[in-house]
Amino acid sequence: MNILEVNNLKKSFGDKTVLTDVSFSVKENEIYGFIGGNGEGKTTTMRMILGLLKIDAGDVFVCGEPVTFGETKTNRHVGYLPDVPEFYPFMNAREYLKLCAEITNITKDKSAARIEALLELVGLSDVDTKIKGYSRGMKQRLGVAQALINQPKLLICDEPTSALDPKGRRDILGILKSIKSETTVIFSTHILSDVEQISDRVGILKDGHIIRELDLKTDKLPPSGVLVTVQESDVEKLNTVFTVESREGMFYIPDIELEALYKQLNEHKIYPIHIEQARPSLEDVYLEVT
Ligand SMILES: Nc1ncnc2c1ncn2[C@@H]1O[C@H](COP(=O)(O)OP(=O)(O)OP(=O)(O)O)[C@@H](O)[C@H]1O
Repeated sequence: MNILEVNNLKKSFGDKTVLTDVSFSVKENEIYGFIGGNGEGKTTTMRMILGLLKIDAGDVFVCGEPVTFGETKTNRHVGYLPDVPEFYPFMNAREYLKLCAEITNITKDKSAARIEALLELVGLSDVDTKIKGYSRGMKQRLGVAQALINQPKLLICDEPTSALDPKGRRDILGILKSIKSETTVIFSTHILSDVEQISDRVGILKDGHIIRELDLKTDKLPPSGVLVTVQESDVEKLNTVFTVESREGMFYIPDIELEALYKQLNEHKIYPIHIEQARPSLEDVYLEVT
């Protein structure tokens, strides 16, 4: 089942066209990485999914229900972590989540257990200090807890890791991955290694539309060239016969099929120790298509 469907979205601000034709869908329990450079329209798209921004043309469905601008009915299925989450700095995490639970109309008997489970999930159970003293990473983790308070079917995160150090990024990615069995996640970013770590699928937004979608679980990125290790005495010969570059402690030979490689190695009496098919990184694909 598709938890999110975005069909042919168009959006302009005055005479500036941002989205020309954005379409994609996200299946239940998927993590979808929404990639795009600065100003490509990731936040704009997310705000339209939330019904916070008027759609010029196209439509959005969340859990099969149409999203209407100005109506927040479909947001009962959605949790949202904005790029810069704002909190009441004089509260502690527990107090803040209690307030969020009240606003979301979660009954008191249910909210206490939910809040404790969320604090545990984001590693803030033992923190009683006020939010004003929190690090960026702690605020972002509290932001995830806040977004999950209503047990959403869909969690939308706008650049959740961009402002964080490596540990903070790892924490957030770990949390998003751990909730996958209960919540479908879409997160925008331009940090491609983050996307690669946790996403099932990715969509690359460029020039107002999704220029490429990749299924990172099933369609492994297409092979491109091979990685070879040879005896020290064969290195010079390898360099003469092929155009090679060093990569990951091996020799990378681009644009060659395994069969052709074996044939040429044999012809030149080069004895490989190890051969493997090289695959481009998501960054390679991104740079190629953009
Ligand atoms: N309310 C608005 N009025 C006018 N222009 C806007 C408005 N909101 C966004 N834009 C413009 O739309 C374009 C896309 O902005 P958006 O914030 O959606 O991009 P983004 O992909 O999220 O970028 P970033 O990675 O920098 O956050 C930008 O050029 C931005 O200036």
